[in-house]
Amino acid sequence: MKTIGFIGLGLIGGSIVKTIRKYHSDYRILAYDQDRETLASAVSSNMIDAVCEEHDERFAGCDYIFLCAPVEFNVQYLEYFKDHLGPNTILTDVGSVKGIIHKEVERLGMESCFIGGHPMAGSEKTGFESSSDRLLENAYYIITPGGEIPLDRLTDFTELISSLGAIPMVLTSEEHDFITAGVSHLPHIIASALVNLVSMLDSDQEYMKTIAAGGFRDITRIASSSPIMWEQICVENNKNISNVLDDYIRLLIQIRCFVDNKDSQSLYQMFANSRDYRDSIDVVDSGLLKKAYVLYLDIADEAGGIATIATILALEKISIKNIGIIHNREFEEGVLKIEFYDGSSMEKGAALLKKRNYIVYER
Ligand SMILES: NC(=O)C1=CN([C@@H]2O[C@H](COP(=O)(O)OP(=O)(O)OC[C@H]3O[C@@H](n4cnc5c(N)ncnc54)[C@H](O)[C@@H]3O)[C@@H](O)[C@H]2O)C=CC1
Ligand SMILES: O=C(O)C(=O)Cc1ccc(O)cc1
Repeated sequence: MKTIGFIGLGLIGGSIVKTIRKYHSDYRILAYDQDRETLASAVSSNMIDAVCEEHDERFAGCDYIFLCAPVEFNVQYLEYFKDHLGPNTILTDVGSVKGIIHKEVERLGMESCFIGGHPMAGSEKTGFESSSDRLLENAYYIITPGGEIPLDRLTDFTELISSLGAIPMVLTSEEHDFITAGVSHLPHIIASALVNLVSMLDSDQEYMKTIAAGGFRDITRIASSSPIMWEQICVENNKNISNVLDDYIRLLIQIRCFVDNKDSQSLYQMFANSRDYRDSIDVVDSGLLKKAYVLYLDIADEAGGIATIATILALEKISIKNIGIIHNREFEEGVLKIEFYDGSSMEKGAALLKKRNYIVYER
């Protein structure tokens, strides 16, 4: 039996708590969040065993403490925990930037009790109510150990992460911050800039907003993410982000030249290269861009249609992750999009629906 403490019970803290409850129902979970309603909802759903204060002696009795607030607030907690950890407590965090917290860990001489962490899973949603015991499933969980962490403590922590269904990957904090600047931080900036550009260019009638098609929606979903979280990430990883933005801006200028010059060959090559690389990412089941198990179905857009399909699948115990009508007419007919949790559920679902004469598209 272990005791695990949490500071911050939002999307990520809440998801880790729920996953621990699922796989280690005997573990004791203590938590503090600055939002009292969040704590109340974690207690009422029986996800935590005790509510702590911000500075609470009970944290010293924990085997692990997870810092799950926005990055700069996590860093601020180190000062308190420096003198309030038990001899065997390991402090860890889930922040999207690792350099800054490791620098503070070194300054405070906490390298023997700190292991940095970052689950490469999440979404644009925030808060405990959006958290899920499936978020970590098959996601890479980057681990950045402090320089003086004993090997057996690192092994124990890695095993805890694996036991939650995630895939541990050990990196240095420098490697982490360089990599995530490119594959996570820059994409969020691009999404935000694109949405703001369209908002700026759109007319009073908002035609652009109204007809924005699947492509725009796909690449801008993450523009709905938490502003405070992303403001802090950009500030704390500013050098890596600035470098990758430079590369990106150079690329955009080059693309503008291709367009100005009607350089068909270069434009074709650009789209062909990106298609090939993007397609190669999706075949990796547990990459950062998790494979989505999605079917599309022609149905009349009318009352009862969705319920019938949900019932057909439920009777065969096939769980649906997400279901909804696509209204943007990217498809010809009324199209229902159904997302499943895994490949085998998707295949079973497709077979079942085809047997019932539904027209099923697998893309
Ligand atoms: N959102 C995502 O997809 C991912 C986020 N992360 C990292 O996880 C951390 C948390 O992010 P989310 O869970 O997404 O955010 P969230 O906004 O869903 O949750 C943050 C929680 O921390 C609480 N909080 C804020 N300041 C606090 C403070 N000073 N003391 C105690 N509690 C405080 C809030 O009340 C909230 O419940 C961040 O460091 C972020 O970089 C890591 C991976 C993915
Ligand atoms: O929603 C998405 O696709 C994300 O990219 C989620 C995400 C946000 C922040 C991270 O540090 C890691 C993952």
